[in-house]
Amino acid sequence: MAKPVSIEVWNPSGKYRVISTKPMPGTRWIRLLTDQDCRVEICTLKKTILSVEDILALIGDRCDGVIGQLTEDWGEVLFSALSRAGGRAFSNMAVGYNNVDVEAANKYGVAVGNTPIDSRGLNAMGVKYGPETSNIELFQKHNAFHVSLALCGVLTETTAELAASLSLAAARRIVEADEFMRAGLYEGWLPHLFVGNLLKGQTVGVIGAGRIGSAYARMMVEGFKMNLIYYDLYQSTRLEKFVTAYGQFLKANGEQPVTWKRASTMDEVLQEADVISLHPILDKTTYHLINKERLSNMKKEAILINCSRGPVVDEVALVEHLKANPMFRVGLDVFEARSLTYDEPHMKPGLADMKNAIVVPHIASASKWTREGMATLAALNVLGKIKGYPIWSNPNNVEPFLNENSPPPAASPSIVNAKALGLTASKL
Ligand SMILES: NC(=O)c1ccc[n+]([C@@H]2O[C@H](COP(=O)([O-])OP(=O)(O)OC[C@H]3O[C@@H](n4cnc5c(N)ncnc54)[C@H](O)[C@@H]3O)[C@@H](O)[C@H]2O)c1
Ligand SMILES: O=C(O)[C@H](O)CO
Repeated sequence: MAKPVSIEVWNPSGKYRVISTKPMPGTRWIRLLTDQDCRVEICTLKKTILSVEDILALIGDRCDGVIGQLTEDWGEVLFSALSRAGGRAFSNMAVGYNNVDVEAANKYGVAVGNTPIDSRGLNAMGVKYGPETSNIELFQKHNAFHVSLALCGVLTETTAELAASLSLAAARRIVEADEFMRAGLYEGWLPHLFVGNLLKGQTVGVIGAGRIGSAYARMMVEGFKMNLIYYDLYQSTRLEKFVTAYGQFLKANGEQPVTWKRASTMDEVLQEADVISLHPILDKTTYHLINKERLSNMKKEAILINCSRGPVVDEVALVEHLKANPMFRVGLDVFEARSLTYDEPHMKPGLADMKNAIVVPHIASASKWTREGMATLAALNVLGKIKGYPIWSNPNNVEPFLNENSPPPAASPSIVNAKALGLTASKL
């Protein structure tokens, strides 16, 4: 057993010892584990970011699985310790897993789970949707509002909504105006007071049009009638069809249609877009994707949003750019780290003083439903490996795991190294 660090124990006589390095939202995840003979130990240490040593103490001599957080450095040291303690299951409570050395996990035979949550809503609305169904068909069968809802997921939509909130807040200078009001500086309406940018008819640029980038693009296109330009290594046919169909819908209603363009270079997006939102994964190829030179390619009054990972932007260069271009605005949910792992809460010097920057503490996925769903998926990833269940065949459709009224499928929802470990896919 682990050294007596500060822990809360559920089902003390459970056969499998599962650790959660943090208390997580909701109780369903605990119930799902204890119902399956797990003893759940939750670390309650009053320390925001646990060190490798803290986690080693938690793992102790015997541990079957760990649910960890994106703030932790899961590498060689922790995976070897988990393996020595008999554990073969780990899950991040996050969709991003740049804090995890997957090679090291492979070496010790540890499954690594993450929490991609998508495709909720279609089935609930009775809309039949599959890869063979185009968005145009969906538009024809259902109105735009339904389709837009249907295509968004739990973590995906929550994160995209925060990116959209930051875009609006930056465009309309909401944080500055709020501070002005609270400081008692408002003396009466003035023609020039906090004049910002109108989004309608402008161009939104998305870099990384995966799950979240596409959901954000749809919100901005549909919500504010913006034209879209995107850059991704892969074509996002579904997104393109959505914008085409929405454009047709607007035209049929006598409105200016929206347009889309897939850029062949990232610089094309930077030069053309009025609002640019970053949604790639963080890896060596996306580190400092936005640097001094690229910032200088953007419009002087552009808005840059980052809800992906801090190091995608060179934050030092960003501060310089914000100082030199007062009409350029940013909305940041994430901040740069010293490495590819994790180093928030630090901000680079000068950023906090910039009026043209909106900064929030990594809250993009912070809706109750999403966070409880993430906890459930992380717990089920670990449980599935412990019980020898197969891997869910479609990690982008994990809705059956989230339905509180029925038992979850006997599978791990999303194991990122399933192939490397030779784990079999579920036939469910
Ligand atoms: N701020 C938050 O709280 C929060 C919440 C959820 C996810 N995230 C971050 O968002 C990231 C994206 O999540 P997702 O679910 O949309 O992932 P995803 O895998 O669906 O999408 C990522 C996209 O980025 C593209 N991409 C990769 N390298 C690129 C490059 N060099 N240039 C352009 N595009 C590139 C990929 O092709 C893919 O389409 C996660 O990895 C995570 O780091 C942050
Ligand atoms: O990767 C993730 O899931 C986020 O950064 C936290 O929700």
